Parts: sequence; structure tokens; C-alpha cells
Amino acid sequence: TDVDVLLKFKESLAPNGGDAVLQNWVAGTTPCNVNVSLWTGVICDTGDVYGLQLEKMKLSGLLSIDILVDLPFLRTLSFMNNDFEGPMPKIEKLPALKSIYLSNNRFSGEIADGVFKKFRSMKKVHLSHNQFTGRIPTSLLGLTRLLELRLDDNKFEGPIPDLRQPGLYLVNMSYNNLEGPIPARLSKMKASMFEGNKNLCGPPLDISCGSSSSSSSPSSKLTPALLVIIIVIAIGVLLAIIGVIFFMLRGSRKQMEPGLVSPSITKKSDPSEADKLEQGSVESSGGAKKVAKEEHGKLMFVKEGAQRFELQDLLKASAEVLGSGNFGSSYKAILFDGPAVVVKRFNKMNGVGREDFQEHMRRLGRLSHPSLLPLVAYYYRKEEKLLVTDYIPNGSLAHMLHGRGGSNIPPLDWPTRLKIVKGVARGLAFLYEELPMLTVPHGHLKSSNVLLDDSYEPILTDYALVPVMNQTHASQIMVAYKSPECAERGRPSRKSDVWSFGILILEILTGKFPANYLRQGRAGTDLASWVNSVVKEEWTGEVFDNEMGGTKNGEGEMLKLLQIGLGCCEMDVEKRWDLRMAVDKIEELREKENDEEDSSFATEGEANTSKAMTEDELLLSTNN
Ligand SMILES: Nc1ncnc2c1ncn2[C@@H]1O[C@H](COP(=O)(O)OP(=O)(O)OP(=O)(O)O)[C@@H](O)[C@H]1O
Repeated sequence: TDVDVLLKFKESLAPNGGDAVLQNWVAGTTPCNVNVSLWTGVICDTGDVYGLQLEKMKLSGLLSIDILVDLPFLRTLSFMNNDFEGPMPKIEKLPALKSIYLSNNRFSGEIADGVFKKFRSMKKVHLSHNQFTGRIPTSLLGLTRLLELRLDDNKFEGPIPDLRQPGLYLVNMSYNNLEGPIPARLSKMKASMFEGNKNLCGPPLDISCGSSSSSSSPSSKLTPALLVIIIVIAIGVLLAIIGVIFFMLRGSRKQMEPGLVSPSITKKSDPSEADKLEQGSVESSGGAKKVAKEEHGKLMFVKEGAQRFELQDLLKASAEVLGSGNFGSSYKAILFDGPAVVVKRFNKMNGVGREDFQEHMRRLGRLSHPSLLPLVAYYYRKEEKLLVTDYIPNGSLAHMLHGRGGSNIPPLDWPTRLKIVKGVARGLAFLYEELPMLTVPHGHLKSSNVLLDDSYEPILTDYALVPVMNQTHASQIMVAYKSPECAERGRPSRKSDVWSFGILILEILTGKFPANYLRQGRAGTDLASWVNSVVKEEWTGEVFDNEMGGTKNGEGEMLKLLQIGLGCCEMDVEKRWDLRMAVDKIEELREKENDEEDSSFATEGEANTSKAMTEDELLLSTNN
């Protein structure tokens, strides 16, 4: 049974730390109750074991995943962020897997070329940050449904196989010893996905492949006989192409009826999107179909220990509209015998397949940090998605900064504002660490998405949603996508969230509301002028919110925070601080100045911030 298999697996992990972390894997109990997982790290689908997610558990030693062959519904395995070592685990024994995550361990050695030969549905292969050597297995070429391939930070060598999968949208080969041309299919990916290699060439890198190939095949080798053969082959190929085009034209003329032609064209032009749209209904395995049926109309709980309720309970509960945001509406619902929860209804996620959605929600469900609002449950239907979280009564930072109106709630003082910035910084650092696969781990950091608890500690919400967003909407709506690099080049970077954080810091310090700028389409440039105005005012000393109390002896620290904000708001991504640096500098801040001046700040920090420039340079850089 599943229990026997899992217990055997636990036994294999026992000397590796498994006993300590898998304490509730106990004989006589069951791992799954329908879709609710009762054993740590087990993912359940309609009572079956669908996956294992044993991440960041300090597990070490060898990993014997071949023990798991007797779990017929096993489709996903993750052992990321542990300390496993030894050769590539025998994943080929589990050919039904759809995703395998082994990143951030100490696996080593060569991977057999045929390892991926038997997989039919493999979509995600993550092997980053290990010590794999040798060539990249060419059997990856046969994974027709592959979406994500991460091999970065290993010691792979030789050429990159000619990957051509249409749905492949994430590839990271950086920091290996790879060489040769980058396959044409990958030429539109970010250059950073290939950096740190010995000898890769061709787009997206700025290194041309020309010189090495011409030196290896000098023209002197082209004897007249060889030339004749090449010409004959070329003519043959040309004739064949003309023939194919001729027949295709004849065929398509016959079929050219509008209603029939357009759907197939749409599907072919973006197979990954079509694939995603159809997931859930096209799945051929009985298991997946069963899931689709069972889950229909069901709330899926991801937070351990959360009080359970049904969708019906939510519908019956008294509800209050909290607001209508960019994604849809948010409601507060007070359950009959339970807590108040917030239900956020998303209408911009329609392109996401059920499995991708579930997988991401489960990942979010496992995140636990005092500065993050935990996801409690989700609801998936093709046309509609709901996310359920706890209700936080104190409202948002946006409300506290800009919406107190005539109420007698006092304005936030400097120590509280600093506490909020520190909490946000820690939450962001946690997201960056836990979700290294996301370019923008938060994606939507703004003051209405920073809620405040009773003691004004910040709680971030609406984070890490980019992977389940419709990409067009993500780029139109999400705050990180309003960063200058997105406005200019249409692409976010690892520092786009830092930019949003910088804007938030400036908002907290100045009390001004950047949302007016964010709403406009050309936010990158409009916000640049806002930052610019902040910079100008700093020089006249009027930049800080005059409602902010508790500033006595804190002005120096406030100024430092302002510099951090500006360092995060650098238009130029290269010059912009990275998150780690911002977080470290924020942690050093105090409410009041000490007598001894903190010199470390001035050296490293100022060298990189706008503050180190003259006013003219500053205005120039923010105008760019
Ligand atoms: N869990 C929660 N507890 C209390 N208030 C919340 C909660 N989640 C959201 N809110 C508040 O409800 C209001 C609506 O939130 P919603 O997330 O729908 O929109 P938004 O944050 O204004 O915009 P966007 O859709 O771009 O995130 C906001 O004022 C927000 O601060």
C-alpha cells in the first residue's frame, strides 16, 4: 500500500534526518484524506499520493527514490533545498513523473544520456545549484511537453542540445562549463540565463559564433568535388521545399473556411498556451480526470491547521466588499462559527491550467513567515479562481498613510514606519530565498498590499502570483511590471521588486501617494518624475511627511532610509541595489542616532546610491 511504500522511504531517509522531520509518517495512520494531506510533505489527490514535497528539511545522504515505484499516482517530486549527495537519483524508474525538483543539493557526477527517454509528460526539470558534471543529457530533447528546465550552477560541459520544445518558457543554463552555439529556440531568452559559461556563443549573448566555426572549417578544405556535392544537395533540398509548399497551398485552399481554420491556427501558434488552457479536460490519466471531477466546487485547503469550511459556507456567510482591485473584487466573509476570512476573486488568471495552479498554490501554502499573509485555501475553476486568506482587521498601510481622513487614529510615527519597513524587508528577503525560480518573487508590492496587525507589524499580501497570472494582465497590472526596465524593455528583472520596495519606502517617508502614478500606463516614466521630485525636495529639506511624529534624534536615520529608498529606485538596473544590500542596510537602521556614527553605511551604500551623485547627475539619471 501507499503507507508501506512511504514508510519504507522514510526508513531510507532515517539516517539522513528523515526521522526527525517526518514524525507524523506513522504506521496505522493514512497520508491522505481525499485531498487533504495528513503527513508532512505528502501531496494528495482524491486519496492517492500525488507527490512529495520534502523541501528545506536538512535531509542529507543518498536519495533512493526508486523505492517510490509502487506509488501509481505519483506525479511530482521535490527535494529542493536539502543536503542530499551522490549521483542523480534514479528518476527513470518513475516515468509518469511530470515534475522533478532537485535544486540546491549536492548531487554530483554525470547524468546518463538516456535518463529522460521514457518520460511522456515531464514538464518541469529543476536541477540547479548541484555539482552535476558531464554533458547535458540529449534525452531531454524527447520531452515534448517540457516547460521549465533549470540546470544553472552545476558543472555541465559540452554543447547545449538543440532544444526545440514549443512550450519551453523557462531555461536557465548559467554558471556551467557549456560551450558552442545556443540553440535558435532559446535565442530570445534572457542573456543572463546563459552567463557564466566557458564558451557559449550566439544570441541572446553578444558573442558571435562565427570565428570558431570558420577556423575549424577552413575554405581550403572545400575541394571542387565537395563543392559539386554540396550544390547538388542544395538543389535537391530546394526542389523538395518547393514541392511541399505547392502541396500545402493546394491543401489549404480546399479547407479555407473561416470557422474551421482559425481555431487550429490559434492552437498551433502558441501550443503552450493551448496546452495550459486545456489541462484538466484533456488529461488522459484516470487519476487526473478523477481529480477534476472531485475538486469541482470544492475549496482546497493549503494551510496546515486552518479551520475547514466549504464553499457553501462562504456563500452563506455575511459578506462585505472590501474593494475592487485590479484583479477582481475582495470580500470579507464572516463564517457562522468561525473567523472572518477574505475571499479574493481573480478574473485575470484564465489561462492557467489546473495542475500548474494547484502546484503553485501548494507551494504558497507552505510558505510561513511572520511578514506574509498565509494562503488558507483556494478554489479552481477554469473561468474563476478564488484565494482565501485570514482577515486582518487593522487595514492596510495605504489606509494608514493616506486614508485616515477625519478619524482620530494618530498618524504613523517614525519608529512605527521604520518597523514596517523592516518587516517588509524581511518578508521580501524570505520570498527571494524561498522562490528563487521567480524573477519577481513578490510582483505586486504596494501600500494597499501591506496589511498591519494589532502592533503595526506589516503583513504582505498578493505576493508570488506572477506564475498563475495571465501574462498580458501581469504586465499591465502588477506593480513590479511598472519598473523602468519593464517600461523600456518590457521585461522584469530580479531587481523589479526592489524598485517597488524603493517606491514603497519613499511613500512611507514622504506620506505621498504614488498610486496615482502607478495607475497610469506609462508608470515607469511617471514614477521616475515622482522619484525625481522627492530627490529635489530632499535638497530643500522638505521631503519627509510633516505628519510623522517621533522623529527627534532620528533625522539622520530617516535620511539613511531615504538613501536606501533612492538606491532601490535607481532607474538603471545595474546601479540599482539588490535586495540583499537593501535589507542589510535597513537592518542597521535605528530609531534614533547613536553617538558613534555608523561608518559602514557611508562607504558601500553611498558609492552605489543616487545620493553619492551631484544633484545634476541625479536629475539626469532619474529622467532617463
Ligand atoms: N486579508 C485582508 N484583510 C484585510 N483587508 C484586506 C485583506 N486583503 C485585502 N484587503 C484590503 O481590501 C482592499 C481591496 O483589496 P484588493 O487586493 O482587492 O485590491 P487592491 O490591493 O486595492 O488592488 P490589487 O487588486 O491591485 O491588489 C484593499 O484596501 C486591501 O488593503
